[in-house]
Amino acid sequence: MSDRLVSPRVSQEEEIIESSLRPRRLSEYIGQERIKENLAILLEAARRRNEPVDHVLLYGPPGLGKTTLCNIIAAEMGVNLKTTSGPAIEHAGDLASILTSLQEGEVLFIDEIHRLSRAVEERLYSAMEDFAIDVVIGKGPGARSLRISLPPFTVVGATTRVGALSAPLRDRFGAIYRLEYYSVEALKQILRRSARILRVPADEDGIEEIAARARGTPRIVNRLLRRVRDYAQVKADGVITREIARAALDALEIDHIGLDLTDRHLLLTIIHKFDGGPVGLETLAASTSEDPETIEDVYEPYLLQLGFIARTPRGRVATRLAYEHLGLNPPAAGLGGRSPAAQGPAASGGPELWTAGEAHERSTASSGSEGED
Ligand SMILES: Nc1ncnc2c1ncn2[C@@H]1O[C@H](COP(=O)(O)OP(=O)(O)OP(=O)(O)O)[C@@H](O)[C@H]1O
Repeated sequence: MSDRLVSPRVSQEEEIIESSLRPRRLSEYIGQERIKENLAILLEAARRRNEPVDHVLLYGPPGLGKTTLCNIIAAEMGVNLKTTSGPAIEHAGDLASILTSLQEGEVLFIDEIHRLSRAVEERLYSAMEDFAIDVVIGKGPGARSLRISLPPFTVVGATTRVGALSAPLRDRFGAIYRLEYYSVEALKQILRRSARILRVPADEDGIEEIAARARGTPRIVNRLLRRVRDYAQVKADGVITREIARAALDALEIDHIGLDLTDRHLLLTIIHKFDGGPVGLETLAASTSEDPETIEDVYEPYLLQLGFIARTPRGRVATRLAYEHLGLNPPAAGLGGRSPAAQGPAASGGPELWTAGEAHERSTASSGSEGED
């Protein structure tokens, strides 16, 4: 059950709720201050030049607001938005039909842009650069290529894995923004707004309790709000207080910093089965019956952010903070020679260690295959 709270999958029903909670304008978008500042300038400059906005790439873990920002870009420019995704554009022909249907200035949102095939990717970046696309007409020896000009448009790409994009595609984006996890304060603001829209009575302490356990993610904060609302309605008078929020989230086995059963299972597996690590992604996935992509895209970024795991060339290691959070004793210095907690980054002979920030950079800058496993 708690899996679903963290899951990047969004059901149709949830999509409807999400869309009712989506801020429509930049001024309503909470948090991500640096992106908002830069984006406001980008939009204003395009408006003054009377041109479409430059292509924008948004990257970061799921649920942080990439789709929302893309909607805002189109709304602020007063243009239509067309939405597609990497896996949906199978052939170059699919891309050609999407691009030739765009009107001047329109925004094309490509979610999971890292999942485009190479052939489609190549067509896309030349279209982004030249606003033209070559289509092949006919087959066999009689086939000929025809260049079709396109009206200027804007591509907004979203990805959880910026490192999986080819350099030429990445280079076609004039603006590249990395979305960060939200602070508890920002999540509280999002919660107040969502509670108001959904007409859920909640006091400040209740809001704070939920925000603290939402792993820095607006999608999760909104999911928790709905689960806690159910609990408050069934077990109490419907009002979300700290006590109710605590009881509801404890029942969902989400701890006070937002870790769920899967996070704890991953950490305990590294610690108990692999002596604290390093352990490769594939091995960890097999040992926990999780999908490697889910570990890498959904669970790991937050654990890295907390500094509970580190990525090394030889795999993932659990840090002292992880042991402490789980109420375990970190191994004594030198013991086993594997725990970063025991050794620290400067220790000789142990795995090369990166700070959580560096590890995150590397995780986002790599395609995910580090030669482990
Ligand atoms: N800055 C924000 N302020 C208020 N609500 C937000 C903000 N960012 C996201 N949300 C809410 O969180 C939910 C998820 O956001 P969104 O769909 O934009 O995430 P995403 O990054 O595109 O996720 P994914 O990549 O998994 O599709 C939306 O319902 C939206 O209402």
